[in-house]
Amino acid sequence: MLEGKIKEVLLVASGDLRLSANQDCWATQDAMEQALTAAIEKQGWKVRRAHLYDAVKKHGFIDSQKMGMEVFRNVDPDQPIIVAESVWQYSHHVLAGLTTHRGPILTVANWSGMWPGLVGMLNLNGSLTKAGVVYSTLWSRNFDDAFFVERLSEWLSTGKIRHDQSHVKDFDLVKIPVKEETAGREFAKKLKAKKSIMGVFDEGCMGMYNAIVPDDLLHATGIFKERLSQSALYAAMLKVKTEEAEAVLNWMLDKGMTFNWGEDPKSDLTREQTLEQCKMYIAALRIADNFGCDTIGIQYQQGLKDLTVASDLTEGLLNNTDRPPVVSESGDVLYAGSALPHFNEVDECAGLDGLITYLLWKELGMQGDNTLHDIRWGEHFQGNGIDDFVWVLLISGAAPASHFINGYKGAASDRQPPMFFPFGGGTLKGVSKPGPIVWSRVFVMNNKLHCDLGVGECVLLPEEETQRRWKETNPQWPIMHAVLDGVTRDQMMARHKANHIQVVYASDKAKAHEACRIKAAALAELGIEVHFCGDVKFE
Ligand SMILES: C[C@H](O)[C@@H](O)[C@@H](O)C(=O)CO
Repeated sequence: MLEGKIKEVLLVASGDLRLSANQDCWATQDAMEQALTAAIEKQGWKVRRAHLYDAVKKHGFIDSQKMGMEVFRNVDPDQPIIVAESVWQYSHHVLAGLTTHRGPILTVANWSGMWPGLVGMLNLNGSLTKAGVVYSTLWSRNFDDAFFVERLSEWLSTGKIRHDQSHVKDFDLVKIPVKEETAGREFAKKLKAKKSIMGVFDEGCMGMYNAIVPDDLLHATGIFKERLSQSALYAAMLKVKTEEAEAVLNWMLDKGMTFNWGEDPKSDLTREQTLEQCKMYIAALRIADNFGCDTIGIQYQQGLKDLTVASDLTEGLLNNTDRPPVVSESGDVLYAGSALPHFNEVDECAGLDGLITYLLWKELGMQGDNTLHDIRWGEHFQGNGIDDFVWVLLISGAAPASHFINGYKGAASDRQPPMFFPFGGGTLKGVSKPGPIVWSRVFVMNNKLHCDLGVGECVLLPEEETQRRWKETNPQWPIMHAVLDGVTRDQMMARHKANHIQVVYASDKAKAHEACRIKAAALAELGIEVHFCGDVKFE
């Protein structure tokens, strides 16, 4: 691709904003970069890091937007560049530089569950897609497999990589039963006419540019943002009485949920931290009710993590139809008999999807408790009647207890890792129950809303395999063992435009296909460009 120029690729690594996370994850990143560099050198190219290891900070990541801009000011904008990721990273650290980079861009992640590097790369891919930046993407376990080596060579010689995307079919080109199309469109027309409010507690989490839906695109779906503040949430928590928090905690204990409490608040979850989370749950519902919100999202990290406990327990409870009752200051039960769909990490694409899914499932006679997960990692699994690629869908704190084997009885709250959350707070974790699912992802591309939709199966893995997968990732976080029907690992990685994926259960497989088709029609009616992915039956 660079006839007549030196065969040299620049390498940058975007990191977290949190020093503790960057330091803890540096060794893995360093090892990944060495393996990647060896693979590139084998093809006759040199690799040069565009920024160096910082001996004072003890890591070699770009750890702010400011630093990212400085790094990009000093690179040749026409040189090929690789963003190498093996950790969770903040996309805005490198987004500015990449938007004006003219040379070929390649994002690469290591196929490992250890740190959320694949998640970080998928977030960057979604952000670049939304920003209209052309890029290619690749992943590998050891950077020596044929899939990786061939595509790396394609990128080095042509500046792009073409992946197999034959699993994607546009909804516009497909015919579904008229009755279902009408059902979906009628549901959407009613929703759009009624209008809904999306409460956003501090927009934009951890540089996730892809997760912010431009207001005009959202308005076209009938949903309008109410911009709220995490400071107001904290202030409202201070007004909640301890007896009220105790009642929420006792409700969970009566349901049989486990709290893994310890003594040292620096490293253990304590009862006090859980009570603070219960106060946050009550405060969130009260604020949502005051503003008439139909769904809310708490940013949950920057700002909040420096002040109080993590919001995970709150989030998981909100997403569950069966949850502890909360009354307003005047004594009315809030959102009685219903979840208040919550979008983790204020991912507004997930918020839009989560609200529509919850309401549509209700209309279809199914329970619509849903959540996003990170696409964290995965491996082929053989045994227990399974011979498939099984994804590790894992989110950094909470999923609704109705998703877990044994519901609240199967749910536990573990302390969030101190490197991410210094003030602690517990998660709401469990192993998702086996059953048919519908998965989806709303994303922004070419300044339009799009949605990928598919069906799949949450499978039951042997206990030791679940434990192994948890050990390889984050055992504190809720896990779903998912098979995505008709979508290979590599098709998914090449296509998916976000770190998150939305999942909801269906009562049986036929109903999953039907609901997926109806949801597609509903989204299309809202002006969203829908794409079926994998084996979705059209009738
Ligand atoms: C705690 C971590 O920073 C997580 O927030 C991160 O891994 C994600 O879940 C990103 O979606």
